Amino acid sequence: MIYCINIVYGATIGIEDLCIVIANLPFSNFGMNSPNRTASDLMNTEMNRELQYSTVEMASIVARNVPLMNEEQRTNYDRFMLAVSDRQGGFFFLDAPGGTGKTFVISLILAEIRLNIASHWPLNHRALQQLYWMEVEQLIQYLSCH
Ligand SMILES: Nc1ncnc2c1ncn2[C@@H]1O[C@H](COP(=O)(O)OP(=O)(O)OP(=O)(O)O)[C@@H](O)[C@H]1O
Repeated sequence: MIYCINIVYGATIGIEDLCIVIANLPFSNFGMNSPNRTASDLMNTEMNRELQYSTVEMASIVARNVPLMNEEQRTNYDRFMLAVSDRQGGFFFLDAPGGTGKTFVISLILAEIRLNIASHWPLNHRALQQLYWMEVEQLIQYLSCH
């Protein structure tokens, strides 16, 4: 019987993890009972999800594409990276005509930040916030362009 309960518990956690990946929210936000686990366990799931990228790939994206940036892209990229490295924070809105390289620059910034985070493992909370911040920025850009 204990064996069965463990299977159900494990399956529920697995399904809730999928739910978090898809909707970024636990079961409780959809009127279902969340499996009994602590907030820090949930946070670990989030962290693991954010770490599902290859640092080798990130390094090669940065090495290959940073030298390709034009002057304007480079200026914005440097300004953004300075705000991150100096921990100034702030809001950045990248607004330019279609096809001028907004996604190109944002993807590079994200790759660079992910690389920095990987080099500072174990992951600290601040680094994770920066990563979420980037995801929000990408979302804003996506919403403003589609
Ligand atoms: N400096 C660059 N060097 C080489 N390729 C670039 C550069 N900037 C942009 N590109 C390429 O130009 C194309 C268009 O760029 P991108 O998709 O980033 O533009 P965008 O502004 O996000 O476009 P949209 O607003 O339509 O989504 C992409 O193939 C991208 O890889």
